[in-house]
Amino acid sequence: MAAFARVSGSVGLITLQNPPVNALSAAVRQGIVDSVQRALREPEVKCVVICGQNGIFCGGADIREFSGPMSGPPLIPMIHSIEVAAKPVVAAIEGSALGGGLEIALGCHYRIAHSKTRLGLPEVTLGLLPAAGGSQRLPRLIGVPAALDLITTGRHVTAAEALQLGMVDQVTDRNVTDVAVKFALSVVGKPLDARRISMHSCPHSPDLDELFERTMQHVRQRARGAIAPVACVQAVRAAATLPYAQGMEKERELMATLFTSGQARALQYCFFAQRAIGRWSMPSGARWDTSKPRPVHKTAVIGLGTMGRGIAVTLAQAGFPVIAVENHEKQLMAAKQAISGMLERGAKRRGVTPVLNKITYSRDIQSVANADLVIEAVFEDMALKEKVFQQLSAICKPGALLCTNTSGLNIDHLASQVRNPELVVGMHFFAPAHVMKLLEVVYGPRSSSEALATAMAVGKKIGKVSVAVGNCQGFVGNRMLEHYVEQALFLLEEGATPELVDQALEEFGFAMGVFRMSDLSGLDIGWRVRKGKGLAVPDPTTGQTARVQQGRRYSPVADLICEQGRFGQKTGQGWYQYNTPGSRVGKPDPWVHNFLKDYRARHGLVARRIDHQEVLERCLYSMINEGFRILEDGIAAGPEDIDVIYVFGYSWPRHRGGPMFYAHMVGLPKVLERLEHYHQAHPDVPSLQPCNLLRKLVANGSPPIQKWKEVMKKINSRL
Ligand SMILES: CCCCCCCCCCCCCC(=O)CC(=O)SCCNC(=O)CCNC(=O)[C@H](O)C(C)(C)COP(=O)(O)OP(=O)(O)OC[C@H]1O[C@@H](n2cnc3c(N)ncnc32)[C@H](O)[C@@H]1OP(=O)(O)O
Ligand SMILES: NC(=O)C1=CN([C@@H]2O[C@H](COP(=O)(O)OP(=O)(O)OC[C@H]3O[C@@H](n4cnc5c(N)ncnc54)[C@H](O)[C@@H]3O)[C@@H](O)[C@H]2O)C=CC1
Repeated sequence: MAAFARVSGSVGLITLQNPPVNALSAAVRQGIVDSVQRALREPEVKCVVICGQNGIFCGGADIREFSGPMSGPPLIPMIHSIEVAAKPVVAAIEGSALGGGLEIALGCHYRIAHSKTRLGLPEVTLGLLPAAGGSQRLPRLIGVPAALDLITTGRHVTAAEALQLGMVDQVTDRNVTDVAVKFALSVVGKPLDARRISMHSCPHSPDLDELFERTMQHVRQRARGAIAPVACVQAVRAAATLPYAQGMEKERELMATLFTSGQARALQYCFFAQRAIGRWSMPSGARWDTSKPRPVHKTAVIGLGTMGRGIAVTLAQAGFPVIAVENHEKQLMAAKQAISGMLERGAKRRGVTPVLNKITYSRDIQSVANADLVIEAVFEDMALKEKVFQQLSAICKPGALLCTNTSGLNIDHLASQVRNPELVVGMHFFAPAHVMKLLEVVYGPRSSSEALATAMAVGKKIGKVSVAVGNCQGFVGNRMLEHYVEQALFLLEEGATPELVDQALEEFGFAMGVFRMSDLSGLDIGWRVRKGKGLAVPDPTTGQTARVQQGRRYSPVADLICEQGRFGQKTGQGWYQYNTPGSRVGKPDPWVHNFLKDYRARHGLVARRIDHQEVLERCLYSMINEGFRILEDGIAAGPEDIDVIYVFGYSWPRHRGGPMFYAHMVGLPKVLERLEHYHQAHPDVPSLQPCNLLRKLVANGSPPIQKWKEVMKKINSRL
């Protein structure tokens, strides 16, 4: 709702009240409409101030309302009635003014912001555009180039930047409502036409056509198939080229297409999924709201290679003192230099001072004795990690959390090496660790809820999107990825080329297809892992790596490529060829095509035509099938956890919501039918065999994704 009060004699104060972010629910909109009418009606009221309760102006439209029938007064006429009011209306903005919240402020005649406020039109991140006049008013207020930037990216600006852009009239450190009330009284009686943004035309900008063309090209490239950024450019173009009323008509038309789109549903699902993962639970019943994290003041990182360096930087940037241990002298020197560089570049980007003194370097593991949390990032070698954990157990103070960044080793086994196994968890960062947002926090059967709560709290503090997952081979992300990669290799055997597979995946929305991505990460990493698993070894009788390993189909194609020393970009050759080692631009490689031809001939395989649809179905549905197995095994608590992992750790296109949401959009019966079809064609590929949970969900009428957990509970309780 919105409350109305008369303050300072003649100021009508309208306060938005809808915790936690004063979202514009139907009740709030009704409250504003009623309050504005009252303010205009009452002769004692000479001016109006609109503010929000509890330190936040307004987080925008109530996103939860978008999935049902809309009721209550619409925003556009409500904002119009504010703008045409004959009494001055001042927005007193603090906390956040986002989306519809900022659009209300743009309808006011004046805007005063607290210095800590953030403002923005983030609708594009929800698959929408600012359709309550925002796309038409903002360019008129701050000019087309700046408005295009804000509307197509959805980025939030600080009050200082907003002032510089002309979005607000004044910034204050004092109580913003008090300042706005005083200000409102000072402008009573002054003419208002010049303050009504819809009556302006856009400020002149040279070369507008060129700007729109360039921006359109840029958003198309960046958006990878997302429709909202394109619609945002079109809406701003309408603001720049049409009178306000026609621009509003265009805004409405574009919004009508976006509002009901699958992409908007996917992006809004992601918004809530990202928040839902914070409400973790463990199979023991322990939960986020009943488990208390331990205090963490000092941290330590062991092993300053690729990952350890990024982890140390992330911890230091979040304000934690870090003891960084590396036992190899040369590596230590290199790490010091690399870490300083990362900290300096990061600080420059953010306009702050680099926190070089937060990190203390050492070659001696004994120096971590006082740390509250230690993250081990030494080589992926169980014997070495066992030793490190035994040392940590002896050295660290009681209660210290011992974490491993292993990407695949058994966390329970590592826990068995220490005195307090309940204090061991995995903190699985993604490379580069100071850039990638995802953190899988892995608990084992012996991890305490306190340990998980602590790692999750630290994850949050260092700005990571942290997802709690159970312990299994590959955890969630890599366990699913294995099936995606496996199908891609099988497709090569059956007639595809790396470029065909990559093109299908890139058109779907991945920034890079599976083969381009492998070339970037280095093919040798996977090769080492496969060898470690006893795969990728030649059959002693034929000398060739067998196409059936451990009782199932296996493709040795990637191993054979590695045997040629082709490790991807770093060697200048992999699935693609590069002009020089380290170059990033890969071209199709005739050598790879000939190699695949020979390989097929050697194994009596006949190449067939493979289309994009098959690539997507085989690669994505096999991975989704594994996602259902992960849910079935209780490794992830819900589909949101899996989807957040994929969006933040594996560049799954956000406008497709994540693999499990995608399955829900495609329809579970279709996913099941296609998996059955492919499994019939490839009975030696177990990952194509539909898993029980998928079958059961379909048998239960394929409920929407929001209901899967309920159905899973029902199914489990019947067992
Ligand atoms: C048939 C065709 C018809 C076509 C025409 C249709 C016409 C429809 C016209 C509609 C025009 C509407 C235009 C419009 O107004 C568009 C919008 O405003 S869209 C919303 C834009 N706003 C945002 O994107 C802001 C989202 N929120 C945030 O960024 C952050 O929450 C915020 C910075 C505000 C605060 O951050 P923080 O303190 O970290 O809190 P949390 O993020 O954890 O949030 C706390 C809690 O609140 C929930 N929440 C936040 N914002 C909203 C919201 N806008 N609506 C609903 N709920 C919101 C959030 O989910 C958390 O709750 P959980 O339970 O934990 O999920
Ligand atoms: N590289 C990647 O993309 C990812 C790696 N991981 C995991 O992170 C861990 C580290 O991987 P990378 O950083 O890639 O390895 P790396 O080989 O780049 O670095 C390991 C570092 O540990 C040091 N080290 C070895 N034994 C030590 C000891 N006893 N004390 C102190 N330092 C010691 C080495 O000298 C080396 O500098 C591995 O478990 C890996 O599986 C996890 C996610 C992604």
